[in-house]
Amino acid sequence: MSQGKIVLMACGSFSPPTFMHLRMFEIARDYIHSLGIGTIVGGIVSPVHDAYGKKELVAAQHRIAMLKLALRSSGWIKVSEWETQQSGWTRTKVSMQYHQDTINKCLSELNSDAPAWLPDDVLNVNSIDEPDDLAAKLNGNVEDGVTVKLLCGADLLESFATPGLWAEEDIEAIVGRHGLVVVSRAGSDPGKFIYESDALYKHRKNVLLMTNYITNEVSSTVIRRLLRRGESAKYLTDDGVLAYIRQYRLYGALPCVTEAAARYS
Ligand SMILES: Nc1ncnc2c1ncn2[C@@H]1O[C@H](COP(=O)(O)OP(=O)(O)OP(=O)(O)O)[C@@H](O)[C@H]1O
Ligand SMILES: NC(=O)c1ccc[n+]([C@@H]2O[C@H](COP(=O)(O)O)[C@@H](O)[C@H]2O)c1
Ligand SMILES: [Zn+2]
Repeated sequence: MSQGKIVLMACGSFSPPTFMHLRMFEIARDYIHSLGIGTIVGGIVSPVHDAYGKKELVAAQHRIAMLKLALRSSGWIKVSEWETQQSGWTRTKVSMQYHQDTINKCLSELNSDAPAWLPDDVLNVNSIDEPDDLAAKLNGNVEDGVTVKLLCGADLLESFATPGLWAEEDIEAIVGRHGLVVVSRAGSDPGKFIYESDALYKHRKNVLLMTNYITNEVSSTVIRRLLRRGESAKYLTDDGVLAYIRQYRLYGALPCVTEAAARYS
């Protein structure tokens, strides 16, 4: 994996966000810094458009609001609303390229407006390079700018093999041009998966596999199930997210836990 300035981008439904979605970023940043193979200058969570149509995908406005609540305490991870603002679903490759191009444009044109999703430290990379020098280097050459890498769990990586889901050229661009940072997940064997895929094996230097030693199998599915049954989902996600879910009665949650529990008694 190349040295340089990296922004980690996680795509997905985040319906609702869990602590593990955010832990992925911390695990990846520590791992990359400890190996000395790059500098993480920011993280972006990019929730998918409503048109993705996955089961129990609540409206983007809610998923964005919940992500913002969950990320209140993060100094380096931001939510990008860009995908949700497009006219339909956006391929991940296109979204990664958009975010990378926008970041590098902001860096090379020092007066350009920074989008709200730009993590604060991204612009501080100028303190690493002389601004004029950086602007010259970035002129049409993203290699010298920030690289946006896809941060995902092993199940998302394994979805590359689902027939018709990902175009071959998209996998080639995501892995070849950007790079993947993959967090292990129970029931998956990402090393074997990479070995068995010609496209991934070819670019295996650009795929960083991380073992999550502090295993945490929380998922959005688990939280939705607990809420539907009127059980507690506390300590699996941010309290603000749970309060928001109850306020808007998302996922079949009722404002009060005991009221909802009566349904299953
Ligand atoms: N426990 C986990 N360990 C590792 N990666 C995870 C974990 N939970 C989610 N992810 C990763 O987070 C990203 C967003 O996934 P997604 O929105 O589907 O979350 P999810 O918790 O898997 O939700 P759902 O249960 O609805 O599928 C994906 O890259 C997924 O692999
Ligand atoms: N061809 C593609 O670019 C492609 C295909 C399938 C899923 N995805 C993305 O992967 C993510 C998957 O999210 P879920 O794991 O919640 O289904 C979404 O952000 C979606 O846009 C991209
Ligand atoms: Zn999932």
